[in-house]
Amino acid sequence: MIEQNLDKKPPLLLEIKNICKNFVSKKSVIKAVDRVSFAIHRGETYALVGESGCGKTTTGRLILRLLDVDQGQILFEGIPISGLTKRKLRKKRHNIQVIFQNPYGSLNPRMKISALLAESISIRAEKPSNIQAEAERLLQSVGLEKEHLDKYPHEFSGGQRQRICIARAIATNPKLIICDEPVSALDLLVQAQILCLLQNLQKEYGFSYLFISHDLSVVRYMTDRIGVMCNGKIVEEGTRDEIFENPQHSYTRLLFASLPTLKNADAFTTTNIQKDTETYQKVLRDVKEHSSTKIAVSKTHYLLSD
Ligand SMILES: Nc1ncnc2c1ncn2[C@@H]1O[C@H](COP(=O)(O)OP(=O)(O)OP(=O)(O)O)[C@@H](O)[C@H]1O
Repeated sequence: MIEQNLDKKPPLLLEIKNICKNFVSKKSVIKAVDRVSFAIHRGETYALVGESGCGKTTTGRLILRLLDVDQGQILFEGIPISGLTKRKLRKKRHNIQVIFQNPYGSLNPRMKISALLAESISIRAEKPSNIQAEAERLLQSVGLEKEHLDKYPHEFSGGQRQRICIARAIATNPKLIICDEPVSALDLLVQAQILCLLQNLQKEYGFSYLFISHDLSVVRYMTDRIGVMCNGKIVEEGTRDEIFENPQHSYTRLLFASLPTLKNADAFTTTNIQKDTETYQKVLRDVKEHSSTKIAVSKTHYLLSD
């Protein structure tokens, strides 16, 4: 997290400009990401929140270039990554890393932790002289022991596996880490430990996070600024305090209304919107029908389109 000194914002790291992604099947076209724009500064944590299916993960996959945008631009340090060739992209790969929800599925079960970490360390622009020593250092920085290097992923608990995924993500010296529901699969106590770890690592290394979550308690604890997504669009954007203290869009209010323990930032609960309410259906219709629904909560926030 960065200090909220609005006059002295660090430089921009990532700029998303009006990106779109449709999934086309024989029967329908899903507008998964619909003219989405936002920006992330160095050292900042930006959260995309919204219920399941609103387009958060697809946005993350577009930034990682696991998918190509249909329209719009993604700039990383001012360079459009949406147009990079595969070869040029490989050279930049170390800059953006990802931590997924399922820590077991993300680790190759046949590789020892030493090999998993060595593989990521070797992606770095400047490789350390002693990869084994660096792998030990990384493991210790996520709260594991160097003896763990000789084990396989199945020999760890879910929380430990997520720590390994975090070590692997920071192993490349990234500037941005996309955290896609990184604690949803863990129990509450372990969630809190992992979130604390993510915050401490950010303080130490200075990278930015794009934090994707449907869990508002987690988001409140973690982020500087928030974009609220609904039906593929960002309908509201602002600082954490602005969004939590004074939500403007009816969808954001509905999202909050569905979370009774919101006042307690330490209670990491999951949200669930009552989809059958009339209000909910009306809000969704409004978002679908109006192309420019993004609301500027903050006077100083960075609107790149509309
Ligand atoms: N590969 C795909 N093919 C077809 N449709 C897809 C594909 N990936 C995502 N979608 C659809 O795009 C929409 C957005 O999905 P996305 O996974 O980005 O949402 P999300 O907000 O991350 O949801 P969740 O929190 O459940 O992962 C959904 O309607 C989803 O069904």
